[in-house]
Amino acid sequence: MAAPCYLGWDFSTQQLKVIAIDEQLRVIYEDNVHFDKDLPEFKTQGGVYIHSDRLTVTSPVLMWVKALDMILEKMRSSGFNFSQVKALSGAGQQHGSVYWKKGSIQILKNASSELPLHQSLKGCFSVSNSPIWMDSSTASQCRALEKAVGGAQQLASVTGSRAYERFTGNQIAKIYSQNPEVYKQTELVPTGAPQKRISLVSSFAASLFLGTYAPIDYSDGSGMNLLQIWEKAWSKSCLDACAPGLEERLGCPVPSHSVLGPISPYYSQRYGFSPDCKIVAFTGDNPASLAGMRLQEGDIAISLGTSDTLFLWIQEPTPALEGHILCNPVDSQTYMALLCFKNGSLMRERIRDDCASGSWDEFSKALSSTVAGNNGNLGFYFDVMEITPEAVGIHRFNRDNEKVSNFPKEVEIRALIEGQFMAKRIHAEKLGYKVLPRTRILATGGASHNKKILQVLSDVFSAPVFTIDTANSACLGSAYRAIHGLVDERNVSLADVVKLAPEPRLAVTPAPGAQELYCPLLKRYAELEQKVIYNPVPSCL
Ligand SMILES: O=C(CO)[C@@H](O)[C@H](O)CF
Repeated sequence: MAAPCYLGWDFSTQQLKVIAIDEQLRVIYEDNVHFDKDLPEFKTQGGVYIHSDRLTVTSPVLMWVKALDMILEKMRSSGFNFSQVKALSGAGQQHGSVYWKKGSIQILKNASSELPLHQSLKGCFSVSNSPIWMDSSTASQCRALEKAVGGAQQLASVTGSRAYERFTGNQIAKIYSQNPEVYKQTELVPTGAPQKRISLVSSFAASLFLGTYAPIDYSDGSGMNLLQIWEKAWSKSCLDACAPGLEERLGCPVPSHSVLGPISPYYSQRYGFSPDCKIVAFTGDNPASLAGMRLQEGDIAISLGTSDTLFLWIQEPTPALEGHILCNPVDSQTYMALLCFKNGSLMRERIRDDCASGSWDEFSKALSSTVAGNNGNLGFYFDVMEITPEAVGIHRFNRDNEKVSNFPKEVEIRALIEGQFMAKRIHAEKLGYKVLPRTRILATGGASHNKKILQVLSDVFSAPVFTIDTANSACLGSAYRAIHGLVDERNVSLADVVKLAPEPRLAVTPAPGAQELYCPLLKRYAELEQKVIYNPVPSCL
């Protein structure tokens, strides 16, 4: 009898990842499909299409479906025994939205196990290129939403965030205003169950496994500017401000640990999954990472991925005009605070290519060859419109705060990394977070494998940095949540579920004198940031 196991999925920006863990929480399988490399027919860059306006950013939804077909085939060819999977859950990049066309629910339910899923679903999406979190094209919808509900702070107080361009409500409002016929392709069938559904990437992915529309969970739903995070119900005023008939298209939100039902027969017939395999609600990648990193009160988690995100577990949040408060995915009585920095790994890769001949070893050598503090040189690196703060472009300043047009290559590399981490500390402290003597920084994501980068992180925060075994914390957290979903009805907390999991490992500690060195630099960085913030000249001038 094969030992039971649990799967965790992550439908992220650049790739689809999967992890399998056994009952002792040991990782027994990991795999991924990289969109650009493994699905070149979609011609994405970094998994996305950046449109000519430099603000609109989308991803082809069928690429995500085909990636699932591909990874399941890879698992099957490697001899993975699907019948041992007791439950699965997953994560998706936050804020992205998927628009199911009228009649899709039947096609999803009755997909033939003789065909890969992407062939059956190819006509199911009324929007073939889904808007995703990197999009910044909905500024007018954001202003309209804030106006409709009483202002930015009021919206933040209700939904956890002021209006953000990438947030799903504003994206839906844009589709409704620009393509009303696409939006209105819904008609209520006599049963009242709407034919059309708008999913998040997370609930879309859950739907693929469930064989019917999966609900949005409270935690990822907190990233839409539509959910009342205190009552955990849609805000009628927000829904109405975005598009008509939105509530029946979204369905009812559910607690993140909900067991949604058994896996669709498609997977039992095609891959040999047990018909008893349970699907636990999917959530956003960052909430799933919080679960995967087993965050505790007082820790700061930093996910160094396509976007860099900083998040922490918080009991009594105070939503503000910066950052986000989300329902906590592992404890629906508490919350998580999140700061997103859009210019993350793609920015680091671009500087690596320009200044280190595309080599991480050369990049790391440059960090080692330059002094902490970079002799007072500071940089702001935003190839795409940044979220935190709202700024774009590359801005370099020398020790006398004079703008300079370039740095030597190794100085550029250090200025990038120090700048990225100083921004994180400054904005975390603005959210009210205090770096205390017991503060632990838990790092995950691709760059968390690079100790030279982690050393800068530790020095800037003047705190020890820990890492977990795998950089795929969203996958791992999803596998943990699959177990949690099964035992939750017995009131077992996630902490109890994962107590066997390997503890985060100490990776680096701050260099002596780091606090004294970076305090004045952090002050300068905050002041210079005010100079680079995006102040569009009013078009009337
Ligand atoms: O927008 C973000 C969080 O608000 C990003 O971290 C996405 O979740 C990355 F997929």
